Amino acid sequence: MVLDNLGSSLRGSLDKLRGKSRIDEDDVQEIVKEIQRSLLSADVDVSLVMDLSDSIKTRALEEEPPGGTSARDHVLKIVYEELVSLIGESTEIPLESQTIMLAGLQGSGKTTTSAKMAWWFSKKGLRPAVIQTDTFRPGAYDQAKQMCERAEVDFYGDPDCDDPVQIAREGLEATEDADVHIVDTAGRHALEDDLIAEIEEIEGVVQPDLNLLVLDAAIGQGAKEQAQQFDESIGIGGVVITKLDGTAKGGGALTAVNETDSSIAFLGMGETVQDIERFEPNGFISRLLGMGDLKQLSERVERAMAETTAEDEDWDPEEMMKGSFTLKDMQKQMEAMNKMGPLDQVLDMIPGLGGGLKDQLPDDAMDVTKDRMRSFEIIMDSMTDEELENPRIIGASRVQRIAQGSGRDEETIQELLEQHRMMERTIKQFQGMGDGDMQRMMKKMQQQGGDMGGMGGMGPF
Ligand SMILES: Nc1nc2c(ncn2[C@@H]2O[C@H](COP(=O)(O)OP(=O)(O)OP(=O)(O)O)[C@@H](O)[C@H]2O)c(=O)[nH]1
Repeated sequence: MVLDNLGSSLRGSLDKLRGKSRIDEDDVQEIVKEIQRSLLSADVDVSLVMDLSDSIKTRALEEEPPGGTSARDHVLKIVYEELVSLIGESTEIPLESQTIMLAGLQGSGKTTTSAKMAWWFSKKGLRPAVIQTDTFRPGAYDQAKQMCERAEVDFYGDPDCDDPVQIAREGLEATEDADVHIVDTAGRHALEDDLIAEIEEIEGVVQPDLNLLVLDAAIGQGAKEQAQQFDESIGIGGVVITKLDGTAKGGGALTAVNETDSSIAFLGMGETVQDIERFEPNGFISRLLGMGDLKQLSERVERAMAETTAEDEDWDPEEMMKGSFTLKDMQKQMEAMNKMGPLDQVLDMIPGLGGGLKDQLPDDAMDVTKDRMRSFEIIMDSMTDEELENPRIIGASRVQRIAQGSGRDEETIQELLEQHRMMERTIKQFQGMGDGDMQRMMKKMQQQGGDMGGMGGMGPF
């Protein structure tokens, strides 16, 4: 991901400032060099990098650290603020009726993004519809239709029509009950005149409130020209960066934002409809710097819990905090965890883990954890309701039966029961906690935030 190495390389330079009350020019020079190296290797435009490093240099040398702030925290705060201002505010997406058109080159992720955005709007309580006008790529219609079915949102397309303008017109009529119309357009290998002419014609019919340029995070400096041309023809109001779950650097997308004088609206983090995040500059930079993103994390937890409780009306997480913690509760918690998305993405959001501790985990740690969770799920599926509600009754003969039913060895079943007992003890401790204890615990978590020091005056950090 863009700036991916920035957190760890910066930490090294910042650690040298430990114990210092003043920062000299050499210190600042070293930090700025690290930032330049990271940004340039992430394909961020050179002039942008220079502007950013100049501001950091000037501010770090001229601004006095507020009382009680160490030199290290002061510089970190400046770096954080300047990065946030480079990336800019998130594109405004009002939660009301509107029409959004997606543009971009072939394979950038437009079709996927249209279904993901529709899913996102539906979770906000609106009724979205996707209109698929891509008549160029043969598979686009089926792909969009399937994804929209999965997202449970309205869809319009016409595989027998080869006129995108007609599809757009008919699509708007056919989906007039929807609040939000998301119009997907065709892509080409490169920006050709016929693509520009086509998209301008569709735009004339659709008259979108917002045009979003969809960019693959892997795009490098090519983003600049593309962004300019789309901006000149239809006007770009925001950018969606896709495939940020891969190894791509994404720096080109920052260049595009700067070039079109627009901002980032959404991030694509995977291939399924739920792998979309609204862009939040503060959280994004915090995560990149290894400071975690508590806001995104709590949103995901809330959503996953809400979905899990909606699926099983008999299960109430509130009860779990008040009464006994059963295996059924543990099973539901694991289901909710799975809904939060890939484990490594979730870990990135936890202060103290992203970029810091997580890097020190063995490479296979994540796979081992995933396999173990999967095994536990299979074992719990082989248990009776009575056993799930009252694990105490699981003796040797039941363990043997469950092992046979799940195809797992008895040792793994014992491990699961031990894990459950540990969680039960922890929950018991929570139950005795007052608000004050909770706040102390949160504070402790924040102090551990990414080994980045006290982070005084930086919002949640
Ligand atoms: N890993 C990952 N893959 C993605 C993401 N977004 C899209 N993809 C994949 O990228 C490929 C291209 O995505 P599409 O949505 O078909 O791209 P498009 O821009 O509509 O392509 P055209 O219709 O040919 O212009 C597909 O295989 C998607 O599954 C993402 O955020 N992460």
